[in-house]
Amino acid sequence: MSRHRAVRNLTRDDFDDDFDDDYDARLVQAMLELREIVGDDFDDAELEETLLYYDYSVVKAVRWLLDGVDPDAEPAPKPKAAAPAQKKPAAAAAAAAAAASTALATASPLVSSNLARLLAPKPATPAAAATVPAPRPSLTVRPLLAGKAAAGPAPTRALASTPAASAPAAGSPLLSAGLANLLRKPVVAPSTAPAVGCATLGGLVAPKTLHDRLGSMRTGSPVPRPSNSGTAGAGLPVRAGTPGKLVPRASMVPRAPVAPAKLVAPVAARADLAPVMHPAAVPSAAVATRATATPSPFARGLVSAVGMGDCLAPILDWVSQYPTCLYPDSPKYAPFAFNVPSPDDFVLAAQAQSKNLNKGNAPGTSSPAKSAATTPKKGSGNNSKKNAGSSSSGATTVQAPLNVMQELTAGVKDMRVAAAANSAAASGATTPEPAAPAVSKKRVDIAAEYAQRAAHLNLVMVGHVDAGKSTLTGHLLYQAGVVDDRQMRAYHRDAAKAGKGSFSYAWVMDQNEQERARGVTIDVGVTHLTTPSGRKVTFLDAPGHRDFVPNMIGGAAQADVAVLVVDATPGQVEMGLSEGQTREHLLLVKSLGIPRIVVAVNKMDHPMVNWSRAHFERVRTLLASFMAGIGYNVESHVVFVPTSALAGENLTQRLPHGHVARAWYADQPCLLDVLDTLPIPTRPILKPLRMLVTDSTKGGMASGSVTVWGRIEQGSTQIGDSVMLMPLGQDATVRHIEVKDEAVKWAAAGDHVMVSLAGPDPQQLSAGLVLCARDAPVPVTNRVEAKILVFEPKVPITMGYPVILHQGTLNEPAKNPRVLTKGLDRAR
Ligand SMILES: Nc1nc2c(ncn2[C@@H]2O[C@H](COP(=O)(O)OP(=O)(O)OP(=O)(O)O)[C@@H](O)[C@H]2O)c(=O)[nH]1
Repeated sequence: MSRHRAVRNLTRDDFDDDFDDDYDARLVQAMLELREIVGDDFDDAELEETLLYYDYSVVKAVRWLLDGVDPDAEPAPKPKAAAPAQKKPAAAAAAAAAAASTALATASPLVSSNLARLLAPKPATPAAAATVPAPRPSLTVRPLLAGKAAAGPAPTRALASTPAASAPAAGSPLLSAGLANLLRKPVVAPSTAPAVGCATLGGLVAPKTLHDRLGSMRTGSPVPRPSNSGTAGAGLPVRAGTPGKLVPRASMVPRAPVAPAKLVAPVAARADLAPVMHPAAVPSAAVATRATATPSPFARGLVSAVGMGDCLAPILDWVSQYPTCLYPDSPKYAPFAFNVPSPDDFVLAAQAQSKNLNKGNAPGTSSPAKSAATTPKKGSGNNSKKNAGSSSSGATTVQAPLNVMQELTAGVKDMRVAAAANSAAASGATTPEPAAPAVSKKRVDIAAEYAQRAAHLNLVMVGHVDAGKSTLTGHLLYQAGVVDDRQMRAYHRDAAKAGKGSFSYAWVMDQNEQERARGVTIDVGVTHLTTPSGRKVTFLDAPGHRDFVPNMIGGAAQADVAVLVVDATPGQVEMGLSEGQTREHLLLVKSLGIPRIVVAVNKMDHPMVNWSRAHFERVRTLLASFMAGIGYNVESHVVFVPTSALAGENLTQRLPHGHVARAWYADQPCLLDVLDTLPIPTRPILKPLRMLVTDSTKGGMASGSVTVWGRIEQGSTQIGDSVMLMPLGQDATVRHIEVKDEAVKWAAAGDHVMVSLAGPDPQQLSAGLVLCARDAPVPVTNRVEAKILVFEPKVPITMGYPVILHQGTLNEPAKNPRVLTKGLDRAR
């Protein structure tokens, strides 16, 4: 069996086993040892791949890399049989290995005492020499970003043969970015890194996720994205994932290489997020002043009066030390009323007259990305590398005493950032909804147009791994006509060929090869459909595996409603609530402020369930109890729907006459009926623009521009707007906007958008930035005081404990955390 097959034939069980806690520690240790031995002649990806293939055996990896001998295929040593002509290279390699092992044994404290002995080269044999294979660039696991046609060649063909697959081997392989980072830093053993929920992650701890192992860090990919025009877009991010960046389309532009520092040392590289931007515009005396801001929507969700006292969710709020955002004090940032032509208008008009440039670039003209309109987009959340090791599997306790939670949350809702004179910059967060501004003739009256627009709902699919989220979403899209018969036949055919026939509907959402090969969602997939009543629904298919919780958070952070998919087969919901991601996802969506949940009680077709009402009621009772305990009003804000994602029952059509479940579920709503009647949240479209950037790339629809993806949290934007990227403080002008793959003139709160900007430095773009109105930029800070709830503490949180702060689409390692008060024990 070739190595290639060995990679591709990993089964689901194999995959899950890979996620044991020792994985990274063993791999990192082996990488260190191997690097010492082989020097710099091999890149990290090759070392990692070789180690994985040889089950972390440094000895075997050395044999393969230095001797060119596959130790597994190597016959017993027969020194005599070696022919002179073949001995030479093998002997040279053996000598090199021996020298290396000797040097290593004496020089490296990392190498075990037995290693030098183990590394003693085996005698060269003709057979060994003959097995020296050619260089194996094609064996490098393809990065998740490399797009592939959704209905394109099956993974079995593409992995080794496509240019995208081989590209990482030639350049700086994403595969090993996390490991490269680790090898350059002191390593904290994963065993010392507790899983502490969504807000406290081991920032300096060895990466744990498959995402990292597979090098799927999106930001900073050195691999240009292939165009997918004409095909469905694989590997296209939302945010995805995320958490959850919503995946931009790969078809847009080639992805710009990002400064190596971002790949190697994400913590250091984020120095660009220092709190004060535009030094020239910032009077130094004012830096010490404080801005005023009420909690963001995210924080309000965490500390809302309703339910927070009952909620197990993490509690997060900003309270102090906001260096003021000073822009409103500067004449440079005086708000422009747009009652006269703006400087941009003059420039555009002049360009149009002199060069007639506007002709081809008018909004609404075809974009190279249009072809992917019906294809889900993938995204990994924010910069998944930084999220490594962040999972937090649930504890066995389901409920917490309410009085303890109330105590924990007491006073949080009253917290405010300290008042200060210079608080205009915070107006976006503190001022009431302003009246709609006067609209100049040339500008779109967004408030008026928004009122005419179809309702739009963002859904995130959450739940324990394998509950059927992707299958349900994929089958729903197929039945709704978003995926056509031809595409679906291709999915069935390719999935069957790969031995993954039961995942064919999941393949509609799980577009990249790693996801398909392993039957696990990694990045957040995004797609859209229009319901029978005409409302637009965006689906964010989040991963269920505990290693990808950060991506799930990214997706959930952008959703209005969560669809919780649970497996109705006996024991599954109990497991998901005790130690699985059903529990964790519910806690997270509650803490993210998602007010409504639709529960799809799935796999009702399973022989052990057979559409039995008793099973459905058992699941409903268990979940209702848990959700009530964390603060959901189950009666008014939770709906339960029995489904079979695999059979496609009760998804878009109600159960037909003669169905076995009609005895107890006759003429009741199917899933699409429920989605079609959910209340649409009110969007703050008149507030200053706040768009959370989930992904970015150099290039765009206008020359010299950059492109950013994300969701508009509040406010609106239109072509020609003057905006600012915070906390960089970089000015930009909106050149092009797309919503759901369509070029539009404007976009507003709730929209997942792609925006081309003129002005910003592409090298400084990253997930986590906030695109703001230039005249009302978001305030920034470098200090946060928060209350946190630790789901499953394994070691005490002390001074210096490495944490990652998830704020919107930002995942930022935090330095020097200080524990001010303790209440965690009591909270348990
Ligand atoms: N019998 C039955 N099997 C189902 C149903 N829905 C999903 N499955 C199977 O469950 C397995 C996992 O399905 P997925 O859709 O990948 O599950 P998921 O929740 O998206 O998994 P992750 O995204 O990795 O968390 C596949 O083998 C599906 O065929 C269902 O309604 N009935």
